[in-house]
Amino acid sequence: MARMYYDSDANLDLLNGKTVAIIGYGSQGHAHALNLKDSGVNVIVGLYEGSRSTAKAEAEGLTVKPVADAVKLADWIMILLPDEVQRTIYKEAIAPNLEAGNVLLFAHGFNINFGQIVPPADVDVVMVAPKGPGHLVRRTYQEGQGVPCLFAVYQDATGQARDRAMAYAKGIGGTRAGVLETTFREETETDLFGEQVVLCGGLSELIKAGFETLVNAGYQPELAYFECLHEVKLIVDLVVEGGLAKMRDSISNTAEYGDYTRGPRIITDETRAEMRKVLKEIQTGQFAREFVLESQSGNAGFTAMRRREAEHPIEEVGKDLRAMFSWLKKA
Ligand SMILES: NC(=O)C1=CN([C@@H]2O[C@H](COP(=O)(O)OP(=O)(O)OC[C@H]3O[C@@H](n4cnc5c(N)ncnc54)[C@H](O)[C@@H]3O)[C@@H](O)[C@H]2O)C=CC1
Ligand SMILES: CC(=O)[C@](C)(O)C(=O)O
Ligand SMILES: [Mg+2]
Ligand SMILES: [Mg+2]
Repeated sequence: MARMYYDSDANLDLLNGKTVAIIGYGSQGHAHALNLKDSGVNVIVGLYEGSRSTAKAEAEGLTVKPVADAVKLADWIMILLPDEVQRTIYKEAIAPNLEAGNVLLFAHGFNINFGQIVPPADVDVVMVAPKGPGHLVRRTYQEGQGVPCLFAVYQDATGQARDRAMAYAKGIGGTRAGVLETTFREETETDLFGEQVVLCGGLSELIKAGFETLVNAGYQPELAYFECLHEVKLIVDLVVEGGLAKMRDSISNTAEYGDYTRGPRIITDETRAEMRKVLKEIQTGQFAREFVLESQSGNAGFTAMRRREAEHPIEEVGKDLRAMFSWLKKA
């Protein structure tokens, strides 16, 4: 059983007197910056001139600087930019301003693992990767909890890289929940696989396919939304709390029997073969190459896919229904 590390294993004092620059203020960036600030760490935010996030960060009492200036002022630099733009901004604004002994941090190993960023030998290079969306990294921290994280050391120039990674994980609340040591390669490949096959890609298609099947068969779209989307969280909460066993203990015998007998007809041997193919595309760099080239060519396909998905009927139905749910917690 792999060892988990907690608050008592990490030393936040390693951040005493240090300045941490959070580059990017999006899903993860805002959470890391605010959590570190609330943990007593001196934080500055690095954003590009004219960024819409500047006002948001300043409204939270954070100091915002142009990326290059933030890097110059900082001892620890956490890159929380979109993966597809990190390489360019690193070359233009981060690399020229790094100093020996700095700590360069990532929340996903993509750019190091696929050689898009090659750091100098005199800085520590580590990863602290929350296993959850940024908005929940912030919300759980404010509730006195945290999101489990992975941490990894790619380069230990100072002999303190591992301790520094754990100190950062403590600063964002990760060691409250527990952190697990890994490598940049293992985090990259498993994170890409998880988000493509289970958490985002697979789940989105499953929800849409179920919704479409019911609606096309003439059932009310609102009912299909409740059955195939809204209730997913209620079921998954039980799975997260106590595994598949707890969920199966809580649902009816009818549902449990249907689970065992019809589930394998939905996720078939062909599905498993496709999962292995997707993993191979990640391991060979084929996915990374496709994603980087898509970005470099202006995201035409990505933009079109975003637009078509936003136009899916389930989004319209859901928007109207959620507007009536005063009780629904919004991130
Ligand atoms: N979204 C999530 O919950 C998770 C994200 N990660 C990783 O965290 C990193 C950041 O991802 P997100 O927070 O999702 O990104 P995001 O897309 O939510 O935010 C990125 C932020 O960077 C800034 N930005 C965007 N384009 C820029 C540009 N061209 N130049 C300068 N600044 C720019 C903006 O402030 C933007 O809000 C990535 O490496 C991602 O893989 C890791 C775990 C979970
Ligand atoms: C939220 C998270 O962990 C993801 C799905 O890996 C991501 O947003 O990249
Ligand atoms: Mg992830
Ligand atoms: Mg990810």
